[in-house]
Amino acid sequence: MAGVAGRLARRWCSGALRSPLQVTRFPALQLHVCGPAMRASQKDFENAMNQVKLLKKDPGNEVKLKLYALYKQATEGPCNVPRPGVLDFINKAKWDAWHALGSLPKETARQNYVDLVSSLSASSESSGQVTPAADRKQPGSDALVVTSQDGITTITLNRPDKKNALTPQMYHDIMLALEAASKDDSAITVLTGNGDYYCSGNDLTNFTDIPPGEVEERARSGAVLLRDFVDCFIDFPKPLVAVVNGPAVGISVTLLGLFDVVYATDRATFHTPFSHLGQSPEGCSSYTFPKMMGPSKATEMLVFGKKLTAREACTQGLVTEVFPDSTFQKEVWVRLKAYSKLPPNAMRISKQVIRNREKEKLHAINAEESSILQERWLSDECMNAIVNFLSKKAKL
Ligand SMILES: CCCCCC/C=C/C(=O)SCCNC(=O)CCNC(=O)[C@H](O)C(C)(C)COP(=O)(O)OP(=O)(O)OC[C@H]1O[C@@H](n2cnc3c(N)ncnc32)[C@H](O)[C@@H]1OP(=O)(O)O
Repeated sequence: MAGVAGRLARRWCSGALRSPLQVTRFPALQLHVCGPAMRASQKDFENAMNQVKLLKKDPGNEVKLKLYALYKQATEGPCNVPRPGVLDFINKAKWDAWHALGSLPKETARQNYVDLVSSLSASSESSGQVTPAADRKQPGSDALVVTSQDGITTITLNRPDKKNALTPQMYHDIMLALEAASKDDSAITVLTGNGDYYCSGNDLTNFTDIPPGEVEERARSGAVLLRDFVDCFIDFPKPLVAVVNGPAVGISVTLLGLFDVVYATDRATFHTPFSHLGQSPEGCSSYTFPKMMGPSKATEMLVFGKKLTAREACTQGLVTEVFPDSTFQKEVWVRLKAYSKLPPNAMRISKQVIRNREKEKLHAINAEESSILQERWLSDECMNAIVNFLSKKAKL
């Protein structure tokens, strides 16, 4: 993992990243939700702001006003703007809530904000309620949200309106999030999705807007990105758990072979339509899938694009356990919280004993798959499939 930052820097120098902003805009990493006795840092505060976006329950107007007031006090200090007019009900209520905080110091407001979000997150998680994605995603929020609580760092794909399709920015951000998680004090790392999908795979619009003459270079830099991305999963040192909250497509399925545990809702499906897209397997699936399910079942999935139900995927060894959708979140998080209390070093070492002897082989397979895919991206079969997807999208 130590090389991720270096690899990112190299790619930036080589122009594969569009701008330095893509790295610096990276959202919250290492959210430490502080207990009441601790002093919240600016980072804790920013992370709490991110966590508010993932609350599963609407906290109600009173709490929202409190959050607003604490936010304003923490960022701007005491309220000294004129009170809105009597008919401006909403802004007047907000002003009242802020003004009521009087001369509360900025640091205390920041701490109170973090504590309030922490208590909301705990009660929202234990309720097990799942709110529709549209209610949870807020305008302007980032496509990846990272939180850390109860010894678990959770990386959430947060682009529910696009079924959590992965953009280049998200590949980079996931790499950075994994690198941070590998060093933080959490015991377990989780990847999950917000909304009704786990992930619809590579964002197919990544293939658009390529200026003439740059197609080959884009395929080359795409293959470098893919290779680096998958390498991070191969090298990840702690128990890595996929909480598959809905259907999974493409690279989000193939990567599951590199996770240590995969929990899925019974609503999830697993689909790798590579041939349909004129593409070929990645994420080391050309090795992990036949090893897991035998070459014939792997061929049905990876070559013929057979879509598996969660139960079928469990029978094939791709999924560890399937849960009823109605209790999925609750059951999985209770279980993960219990596991996260186990001695972290023992878990880390045991994972490495299980995984390390295959690492070199997996890196070689990843390199080979990435370079084959680089060629595939330039093929007519692939171009036609992308045009097909985009024309359906454009209702052509
Ligand atoms: C560094 C590069 C690494 C590349 C690695 C190689 C990776 C390969 C793969 O991952 S291959 C798999 C690619 N994914 C797909 O082929 C899935 C394409 N999407 C779909 O088939 C469908 O959208 C669906 C089955 C996922 C969901 O169908 P439905 O429930 O009917 O919803 P919509 O189609 O209306 O989707 C809503 C909205 O999301 C957009 N969207 C969904 N998936 C993708 C995607 N993969 N790429 C781009 N956009 C996607 C969809 O277009 C809709 O957008 P709109 O509302 O029309 O703007």
